[in-house]
Amino acid sequence: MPEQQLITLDNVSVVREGRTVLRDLTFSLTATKIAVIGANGSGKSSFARTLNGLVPIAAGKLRVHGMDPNREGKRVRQQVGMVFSNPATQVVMPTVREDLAFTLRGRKLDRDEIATRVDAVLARVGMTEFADASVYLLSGGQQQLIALASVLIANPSLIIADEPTALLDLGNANAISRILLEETDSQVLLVTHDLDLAARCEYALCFDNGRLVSQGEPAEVIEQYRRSYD
Ligand SMILES: Nc1ncnc2c1ncn2[C@@H]1O[C@H](COP(=O)(O)OP(=O)(O)OP(=O)(O)O)[C@@H](O)[C@H]1O
Repeated sequence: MPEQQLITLDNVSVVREGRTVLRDLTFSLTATKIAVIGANGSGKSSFARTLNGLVPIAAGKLRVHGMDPNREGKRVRQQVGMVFSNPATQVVMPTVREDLAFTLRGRKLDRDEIATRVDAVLARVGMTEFADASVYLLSGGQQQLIALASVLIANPSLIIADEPTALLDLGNANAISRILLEETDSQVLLVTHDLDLAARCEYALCFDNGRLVSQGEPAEVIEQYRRSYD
């Protein structure tokens, strides 16, 4: 397995505000499209944020595509893109074009190359006509598409999407899930309560109270999760 799509955890625990929110996680992920499901407060978002170094691990060993998120936060954030359900937190610059170009800062690309990549990613998410619009005047769904575009433009090896379709209408939700699950070569880790969406992944993880309680074929993991509520 190439290191590029390998995530390994060895006895990983995560503590937030003095509380252990993830405990003794030991597993490896190699699938390209991974769903993370489980009850509210079970640790899904904490897990997602741990993978890109936003939340540090308290114990154990974590490697994401060969990197240690605790120590190499900057490098990890260049390789690992995050999409959250609230896109407003991700918008930095006034116009769509500027916001997307900002993502490529520090990559030693000339202006033409940046403009070409911005145009290409806008076409990919169906937002070409909004290139010069103010990001703040877009609808929530349109902002979400731009947030996804700002991740895609950086060509990350891993995309972590935490409820990326939660606020979206059916058309935009379908567009975002199609891009994430069918149209990108990046490894994708999708945190979701949408079990139909989870079923479309190759692999699933289910958390309960900070522990991994099942992993494997999404259909089986989802069935076990449903049964836990019977
Ligand atoms: N910023 C934070 N600081 C401290 N504790 C936090 C923080 N965010 C979450 N927690 C705690 O971590 C635990 C796991 O929360 P987390 O958000 O990871 O769960 P989740 O499975 O993503 O939940 P949900 O489905 O409700 O989004 C919860 O007990 C929560 O109170």
